Amino acid sequence: MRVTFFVVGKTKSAHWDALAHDYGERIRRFVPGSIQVVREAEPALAANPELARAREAKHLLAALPASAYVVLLDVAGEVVSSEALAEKMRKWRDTGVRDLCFVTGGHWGVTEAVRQRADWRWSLSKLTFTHEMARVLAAEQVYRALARLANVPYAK
Ligand SMILES: C[S@@+](CC[C@H](N)C(=O)[O-])C[C@H]1O[C@@H](n2cnc3c(N)ncnc32)[C@H](O)[C@@H]1O
Repeated sequence: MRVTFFVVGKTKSAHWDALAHDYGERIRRFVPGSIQVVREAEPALAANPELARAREAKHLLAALPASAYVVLLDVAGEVVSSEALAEKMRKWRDTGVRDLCFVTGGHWGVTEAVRQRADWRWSLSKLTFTHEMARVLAAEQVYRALARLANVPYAK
């Protein structure tokens, strides 16, 4: 099972970028994994978040492989424990999911069309994080789940 994180725009903070890459490396100890950056809306669209979201959604939807199982990071999604996430990943792996894609929205979030494309909507908490933080938190939890499934201790 390949794991890909789809994100909107490059991570601008060097700290969050370093963490995202660290967890990416750790994830690759267990499965092939990568980060796919899709184009973020031009700064000129900041005054029109709806249009900005729509632009970014177009890029996201075009980038997602047709056969991928899509997990959307969404505040309004389902909150689960780390153990329950690991069980979900076990089920996806054992039922033949080949392309597992985690999608984090951009600064303005995502459109309804992106929500519709998701097979599961995952909420990290009822709190809203920046997209740069949400990417890292999701990657850490995915790494934690993979370590659990491989029955190896969580490497600090
Ligand atoms: C700043 S948030 C977008 C906020 C936007 N106003 C909204 O309502 O979606 C950017 C992205 O980070 C992710 N995100 C932020 N907090 C999250 C949470 N608690 N659970 C899951 N994803 C979260 C989502 O993918 C979201 O699209």
